[in-house]
Order: sequence, then structure tokens, then C-alpha cells
Amino acid sequence: MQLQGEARFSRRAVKVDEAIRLVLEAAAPGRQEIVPLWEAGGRYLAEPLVATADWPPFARSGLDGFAVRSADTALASPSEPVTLRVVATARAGELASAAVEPGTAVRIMTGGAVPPGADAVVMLEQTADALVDGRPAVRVKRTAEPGQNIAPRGEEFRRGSALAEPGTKLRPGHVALLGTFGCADVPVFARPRVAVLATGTELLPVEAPLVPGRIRDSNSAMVAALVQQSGGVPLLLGRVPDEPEAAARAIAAALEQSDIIITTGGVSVGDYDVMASLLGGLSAATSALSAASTTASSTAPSANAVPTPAAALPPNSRLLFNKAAMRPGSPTSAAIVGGKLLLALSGNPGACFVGFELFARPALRRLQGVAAAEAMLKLATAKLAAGFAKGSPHERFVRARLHTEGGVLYADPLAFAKSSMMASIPDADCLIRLKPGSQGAEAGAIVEIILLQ
Ligand SMILES: Nc1nc2c(c(=O)[nH]1)N[C@H]1C(S)=C(S)[C@@H](COP(=O)(O)OP(=O)(O)OC[C@H]3O[C@@H](n4cnc5c(N)ncnc54)[C@H](O)[C@@H]3O)O[C@H]1N2
Ligand code: MOO
Ligand SMILES: [Mg+2]
Repeated sequence: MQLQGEARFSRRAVKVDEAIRLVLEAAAPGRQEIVPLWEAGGRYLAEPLVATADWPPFARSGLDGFAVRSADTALASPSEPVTLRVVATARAGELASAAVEPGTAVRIMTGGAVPPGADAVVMLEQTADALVDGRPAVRVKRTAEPGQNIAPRGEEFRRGSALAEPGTKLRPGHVALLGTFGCADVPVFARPRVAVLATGTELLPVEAPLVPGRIRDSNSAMVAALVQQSGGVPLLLGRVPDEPEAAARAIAAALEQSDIIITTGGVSVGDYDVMASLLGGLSAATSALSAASTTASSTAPSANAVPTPAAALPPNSRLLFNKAAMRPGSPTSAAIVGGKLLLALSGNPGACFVGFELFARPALRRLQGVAAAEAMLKLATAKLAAGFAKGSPHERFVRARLHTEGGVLYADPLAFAKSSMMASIPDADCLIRLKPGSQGAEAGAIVEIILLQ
């Protein structure tokens, strides 16, 4: 069915930062759950992590050696060692059976609790075992400073101190802290359930042989992999033909089972661009678009048809934007549909990938509790390894690969950079962000980059 109709929807390009802001505004932190500590790595913390004890919880030895009173060693030297009677042993995990009185020492192991009376530990290598009147003793060959080789109680953390805020992505070090402070069951944000829907009558399932004029749906698999990498659970809802009714039904089904919907394809101005048509129904019914848009650019109106009542999106739907001032992926759109965020990425694989990084990844961070400001793009700078010319006045996001040379970080624009191409996606570990209006950048220029995972 051809979607071309009498309707004409204006599409004004929203600046990328503004578009991301609109998406983040629509993505609130989601459900929480408890996971076992060993599954918490990479998840996002849902409650503050607080030290439940001083750390270390007792003064402990940093070395294998002897716990002594430093004053007893004041006159020690290699030629005239001081001899101390050894009254006990403090191995890690056990308290010494005796305190250190003047003239005595306790043999102590790394991690052992420093016994009362001792204020220093002398390393084993600076001592010699001895016997005095048939009883164990030690000769100390160096003067010990007070506090030497002892980690005092609370040196690292004070009980009650804040260690990580909700929304923190748990790195292995956080997991170590959670273990240290006795958190076996960790409150985290639930993995967002992400419905992935590919639109396009030309799309074949991955397992199908190629037939003339058709291609396999690679976007679903790519988006699913990106979702997993972002902490979400992809729900692969398959392919829908370019028919508004079918797409609306698929979206309704997606709303039942997901927290966020990502569609690919059908967002441009073509006769069969089904998502543009569906979202066009929203733009006609909302003033949000004009409020959100900039005058950075506009294009000829779209020919997408007004959706029929059967293809209407549910109530509680509104458009966030239906064009972004960027390349690739300028027709990328976003909406609230049935109260949930829907990101309509371009069907072109290169634009789909970039659209995911710019909009879906920040949204998935936000859904997992990351503060809106933190969920924005992670920017850095690098030197451009080769010049890159750009024609469009829009911001350009160039798939590129990083390398270092002489301690300098370089970003190499990858070949096959067109929006329709995917050859540059596997190797891309950053996106070079070229400013709007510029004609590109020369080799050696310092450019902004977005680091990819
Ligand atoms: N007259 C105009 N034409 C186009 C414009 C424009 O402004 N005026 N914009 C271009 C730009 S920019 C982009 S980006 C694309 C956006 O295309 P759509 O999002 O509408 O995507 P489709 O038309 O459905 O498909 C485009 C292309 O991608 C292939 N595709 C689609 N889905 C998949 C999939 N799941 N896996 C692999 N490949 C897929 C599809 O077969 C097409 O080749 O529009 C330009 N056109
Ligand atoms: O905005 Mo499109 O992705 O350049 O072809
Ligand atoms: Mg299209």
C-alpha cells in the first residue's frame, strides 16, 4: 500500500544536543530489583552505597614481621640489634594471645591485627630469630618509627561515608566494596526491556536466502547487540511491512512488554516510510514539535500520508522530534507513544548505528538511573588522522577508529562512511563530531569525539 496522501507535515530539524535533551527528559529511571553480588558488575546501583564499618575494621599489619613498641627499638642498629622476647603470633584472622609489653614483640603476618601495646611493625627481613634462655626471641636491627607498617583502623573508609550514588555503573571495584561492606544482595535498576522492531517490506529474515530486490534485516540484530551492550534486554519483535496498520499493531504489542521501543527504517519522506506516516499523525495533533524545533534547517515537506484511524497510535502519545540537524540519520525521530519512549531510527545501517549511540544509549543510561547530565554523550578530543570533507551544513558524526602515536590520540575516519553502508561499523570505536556549518576538518585538527564501547 502506498502511503502517499494529501497531507504535508513540516519537519524542522532539532539540534542534536536539544534532541538528546528531549529524549532524556522522556526517559525516567525505571524499575529496581535485587541481584546477587556476583551478578552486579556492569549493573546500575539503585541505592546509595555506604560504608557499614570503618575500613580497615582494625589496625592491621602491612607486612610479615614483628609487632613492637617503637620506643624499644630506639637504639637498634645492624651492629647492635635490640633483642625482644616473642610472646605470641598474630596470623591473619586470629588475634594474638598476648599484648606487647616493654621488651617483647609479637610475630605478625600481613593482614594480622596489631596487638595492644604495639605501635609499629618491623619487617621480617630486618630481624633475626634468636633464643634467650631457651625461649623464642627476635633481634631487631633497625629503629622503628611509630605507626610504621600499620594500617590504622578507618584509614581508607569511615563508617557511614558515602561510596557511590544511585545510578553509578558498578565497576569491579564497586563490587569489591559491596563485598567488603557485606552487601550480598545488591539493589540495582532492572535492565530496561527494549522492543526492537524493523520496518520494511523488503526485509528478509536473517536465515532466508537472498532474492532479487530484497535484503536481510541486519538492523534488528545490530540494535539487539547494542541494547545488550547498554545493559538492556532486547525483545526482538521481528519485521513489519511498510503498512501503517501493521506497524501500529506491532507498536501496540511492543508497548505491552517493553519499557522503550526502538524501530528502524521508514522515517524519511518516501511514499512507504511507515514510521514517518504514523508519527506524522502525532505531529499533526501536537504543538510539541514547534516548541522543540529550531530554525537550524528545514526541508521540503514530507509526502507521508495521514494514518488511518486503524493506524492511530494510542492516547498519551506525542512527538518529540521528527528530524535532527545531523548526518547521518537526519530523519531520526522520537516520540512518547502510550506513555513510553519510542526512538524511530533510520533504516540505513550507518545512520541506525549513529542514531542508537546518540539517542538510545543515553536513554538506556537514564532508564537505569544515571542522572540526566551524566547520561549525555561522553566527549573527548583527538587529533584527526586524515582530513574529512563534509558537504551538509549539519553536524556530522563520522565513524572512526582510534590509535595512539607518540602518546597522542588520533581518530582515523573509516572508509565506507555513507549512511547506507555498514563496512565501517565493526571497526568504529569512536564517532568524530564535526561542528555544524563547517566544511569538514583538515588532518591534524583537534576534533571532538564520542567514545564508543
Ligand atoms: N527524497 C529524500 N530521500 C531521502 C531523504 C530525504 O531527505 N529526501 N533522506 C535520506 C536519509 S538522510 C536517510 S538517513 C534515509 C532514511 O531512510 P528510512 O529511515 O526511511 O529507511 P528506509 O527507507 O526504510 O530504508 C533505507 C535503507 O535502509 C535499508 N534498511 C532498512 N531497514 C533495514 C534493516 N532492518 N536492515 C538492513 N537494512 C535496512 C533499506 O533497505 C534501504 O536501503 O532516507 C534517505 N532518503
Ligand atoms: O541522514 Mo541520512 O543518514 O545521511 O542518509
Ligand atoms: Mg525511507
